[in-house]
Amino acid sequence: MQHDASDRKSGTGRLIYLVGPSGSGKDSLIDASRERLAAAGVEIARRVITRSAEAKGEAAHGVTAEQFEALRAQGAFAMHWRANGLDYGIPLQVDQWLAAGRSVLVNGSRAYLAEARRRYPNLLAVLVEVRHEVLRERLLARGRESAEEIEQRLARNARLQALADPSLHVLDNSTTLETAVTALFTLLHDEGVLAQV
Ligand SMILES: Nc1ncnc2c1ncn2[C@@H]1O[C@H](COP(=O)(O)OP(=O)(O)OP(=O)(O)O)[C@@H](O)[C@H]1O
Ligand SMILES: O=P(O)(O)OC[C@H]1O[C@H](OP(=O)(O)O)[C@H](O)[C@@H]1O
Repeated sequence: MQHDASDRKSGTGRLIYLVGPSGSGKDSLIDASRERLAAAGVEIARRVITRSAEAKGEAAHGVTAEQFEALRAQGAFAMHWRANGLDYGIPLQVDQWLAAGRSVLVNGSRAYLAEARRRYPNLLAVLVEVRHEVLRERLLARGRESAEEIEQRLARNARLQALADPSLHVLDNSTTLETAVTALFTLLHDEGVLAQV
């Protein structure tokens, strides 16, 4: 790992690996927490996704399948996975932030959690949960996917729920976003991620 000469901090930052069903509100929670996270020195990884940049609902970097494969082959990703018919990559910059002692929040995949933990044994795994009936309503209201794609996402959720990892810290987002934001910051504080602020 290359260290920038200007890095003043030593030690490793904490990877905050945020997961949850599609539509549970991960992007909304990240957006609503963005300023406070920045003020606390927590970086947010920008995902690379083989989804059109015009797609509603996320500040991700949209690339073609060919561009994604070229980036992967160059070693541009710290982590990558495939889900819901799409490829997702987390830029290598995450490792530089962690090495510089900065904590980093990543919008992750539940199916990739075991591999992420293998690479980052100290990660803080956070699960955003929403009551089942609320989840379907929110996916439909968001309107990013077709009805068929939404049913596939709900079916994937039912399958992955059965594999729930006991080490996940659960945040409920069935009520207001403010409630979930408060729960996230309470958790980050309790885990010592925000200890210096
Ligand atoms: N607490 C909330 N109350 C009402 N609506 C919410 C709440 N949280 C999120 N939403 C809405 O639910 C929809 C899904 O949220 P969002 O896109 O953030 O989910 P996500 O977990 O990032 O999904 P994906 O993994 O598919 O990108 C959005 O339309 C969002 O505005
Ligand atoms: O179902 P699991 O494995 O948790 O996650 C699969 C992927 O799908 C969702 O992304 P989006 O809905 O395409 O934005 C998640 O953010 C994750 O990256």
